[in-house]
Amino acid sequence: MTCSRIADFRNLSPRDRLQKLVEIEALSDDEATKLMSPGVLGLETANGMIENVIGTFELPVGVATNFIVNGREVLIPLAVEEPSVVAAASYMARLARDSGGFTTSCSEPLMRAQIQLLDIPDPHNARLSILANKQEIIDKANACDGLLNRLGGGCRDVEVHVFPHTASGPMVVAHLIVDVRDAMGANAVNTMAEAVAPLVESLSGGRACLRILSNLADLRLARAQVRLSADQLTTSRFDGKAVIEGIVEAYRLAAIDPYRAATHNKGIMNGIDPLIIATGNDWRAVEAGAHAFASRHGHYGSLSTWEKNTQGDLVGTLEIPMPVGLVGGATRTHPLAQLSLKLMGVETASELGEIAAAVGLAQNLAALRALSTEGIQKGHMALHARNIALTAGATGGELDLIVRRMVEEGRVSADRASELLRQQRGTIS
Ligand SMILES: CC(C)(COP(=O)([O-])OP(=O)([O-])OC[C@H]1O[C@@H](n2cnc3c(N)ncnc32)[C@H](O)[C@@H]1OP(=O)([O-])[O-])[C@@H](O)C(=O)NCCC(=O)NCCSC(=O)C[C@@](C)(O)CC(=O)[O-]
Ligand SMILES: NC(=O)C1=CN([C@@H]2O[C@H](COP(=O)(O)OP(=O)(O)OC[C@H]3O[C@@H](n4cnc5c(N)ncnc54)[C@H](OP(=O)(O)O)[C@@H]3O)[C@@H](O)[C@H]2O)C=CC1
Repeated sequence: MTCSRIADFRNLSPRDRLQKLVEIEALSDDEATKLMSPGVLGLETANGMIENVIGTFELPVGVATNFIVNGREVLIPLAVEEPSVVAAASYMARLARDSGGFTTSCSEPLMRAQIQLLDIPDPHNARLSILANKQEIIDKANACDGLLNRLGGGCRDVEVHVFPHTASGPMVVAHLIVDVRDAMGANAVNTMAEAVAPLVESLSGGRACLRILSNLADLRLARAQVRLSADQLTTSRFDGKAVIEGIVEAYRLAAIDPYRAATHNKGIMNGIDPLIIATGNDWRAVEAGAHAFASRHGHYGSLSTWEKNTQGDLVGTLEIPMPVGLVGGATRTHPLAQLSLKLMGVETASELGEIAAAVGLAQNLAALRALSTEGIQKGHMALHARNIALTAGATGGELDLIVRRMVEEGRVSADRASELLRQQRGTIS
């Protein structure tokens, strides 16, 4: 098992980092070469993926180190434009190692498809007529996708939701509950919904309109837990017990205030989206599901929880819809997507979803720790300074110099970077 704690990884050049990954057998030589090549997606593949292609758009891929998930060492590829995300996840994973890392689990990979039915004067009666014929609907849905059935998936159940009073009259919405195995499943369930709609329509006595999956994937949940003692959170500047209090207080605001919850959950998605992107998955679907799930109690709240247990340790949990796949969509077309899976040693979509939940929880912890102690700007802006110096036009040795000066002065801004660059180039005294 490759150890995810790699000494001095942060200080290596990108090439040397790849070399290190080859040395520890996390990647092969060929895979490292592929990662190093710009434009690896290629225009021809890109042109097959979407419409009216004129180019490709690259993002940096970093590796979050130090993760242990369910006792397994994992290196996590993150494709993201925002500085400090990879560092923050790696930092919290490093702290969590001493208490065993992250524990994860998940529900079955069940997705929902909805069939909207209108023009029904007796919606409650229609509901029972649909439910009475559940098996016929399930059989018809399963006739659509033989492969999914052979893989152990397929339509499992039918639910019917009634909205007696809408501006368009009573509405009945039939849900197909489908086990999509290792696919994200949107196309698979949409095909089923369209196939069974005429049957459901006739059973209800109404008219079918929409036939589409729901992105509120509340039956397909990934879960992560972590526990850290006060000692693990103690630094030369901060007492761990106070850090725990601060993190719990910060969480409590996110639990009750949607203005804070939106930012708190954005911090969670800072970890999750980059992994979703690095594996070629549909990040809009994951985002939509996450935020809808955060509103399930009638108000928008925190996706995670942070509590203190009887030993005084900090315990964090995250439960989040995770509609991700290893097949379908771009997961097999993008050459780097398969590489990401290889790096993590992931073999099922559920495993990928669980790792995503662990990174989301780590990222959330990093932000709450920073916010409730020194503030976010110190760590984040120190790393963002590089971006700012690049934008100002610094290159080569200028870059390190200007970053160092801005961080030392505590003045990280575009103006200051330009001023330092002019000074450096001798264009002002
Ligand atoms: C940024 C740190 C980690 C610095 O924190 P630090 O204390 O200066 O770090 P350190 O130099 O002591 O290093 C500690 C560990 O962090 C990692 N690390 C540290 N630096 C690097 C680096 N350059 N490259 C790679 N890894 C790095 C690395 O694992 C390292 O251990 P080591 O391996 O060296 O033994 C810390 O301040 C932090 O976690 N801050 C939070 C950053 C954050 O949350 N960023 C997200 C963007 S802000 C946002 O969008 C969300 C937000 C905040 O609004 C959400 C919310 O409000 O809830
Ligand atoms: N609202 C949304 O979120 C929407 C999203 N989408 C898009 O849909 C795409 C994902 O749909 P998805 O259905 O996953 O993609 P695909 O239809 O491409 O892949 C799923 C199919 O792959 C086959 N398959 C092969 N191996 C497996 C396996 N191990 N587990 C499960 N299925 C397997 C199955 O059968 P078979 O080969 O017989 O098909 C299955 O139906 C994404 O690109 C997403 O962006 C589309 C519409 C709406």
